[in-house]
Amino acid sequence: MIRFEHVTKIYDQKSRPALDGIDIEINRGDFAFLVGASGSGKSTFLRLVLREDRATRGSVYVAGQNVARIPSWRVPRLRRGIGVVFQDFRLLPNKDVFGNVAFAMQVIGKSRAVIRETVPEVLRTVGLEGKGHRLPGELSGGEQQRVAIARAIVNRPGILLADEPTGNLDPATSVGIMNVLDRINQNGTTVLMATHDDDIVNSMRRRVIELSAGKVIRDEAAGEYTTMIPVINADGTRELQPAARPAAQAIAPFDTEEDDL
Ligand SMILES: Nc1ncnc2c1ncn2[C@@H]1O[C@H](COP(=O)(O)OP(=O)(O)OP(=O)(O)O)[C@@H](O)[C@H]1O
Repeated sequence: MIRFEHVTKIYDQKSRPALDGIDIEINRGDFAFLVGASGSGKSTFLRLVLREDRATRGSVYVAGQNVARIPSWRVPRLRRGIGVVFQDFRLLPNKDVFGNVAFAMQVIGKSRAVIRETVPEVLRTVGLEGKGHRLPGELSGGEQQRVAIARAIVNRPGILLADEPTGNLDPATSVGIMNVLDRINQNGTTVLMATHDDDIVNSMRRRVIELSAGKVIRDEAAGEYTTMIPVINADGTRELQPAARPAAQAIAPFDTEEDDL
């Protein structure tokens, strides 16, 4: 579904490549986490999939197409097949929940009848049944992210990219969001989620692709992720150690839902 062949991305000749010789294949129906420290290249990876940027060397294939070869006028069609969710939700503040989701259908010319039928279905999928008339400002962060997910999947994309979707949410709310993403994946959508959240990754036990300084340093089928923090030793040397995790931050197992969906 997504294939990177020897992909290098250089923004600035004076700095190291943002991505450096990446070879990776994500199959249809996969659920994969893209992890790594800040600056390791996760957002760049997602931008190349969307063709918001082009690889300096190598090729990016999405659903079998080499994205560099897609003419500009066809890029919107590529993007229509890819739903995207961000950390900061990016909802239209003056439109209600229904309007935010409907908007994604209106811009591609769907009829009012189809919109009226589809939006409530998708709101049900993300656990927002009955909240269609609320404005984003009247929703919790977790609910706003559910609206953003509904908007991302309403046109039934084959791929869902999520860039730190739980970054602004507390652990319990994040579990609810992960349940929604998991369900979307079970319905056949390929999900690629960039995250720093080791609790989430370790609870899900899905594929983990770890980037470090633009290179893939790990690719495991049911992986874990341990974020490292710099520690200054008594002799002044600095080293990376796994972050200690206070018990209070542990999150509930995934079968306990934030609320009933
Ligand atoms: N538009 C740009 N111009 C120049 N350099 C950039 C640009 N975007 C990213 N970079 C550089 O590329 C490298 C990878 O950045 P990227 O944003 O992909 O990392 P990331 O893993 O998504 O980080 P974060 O977790 O902080 O979002 C970094 O060194 C960054 O400074």
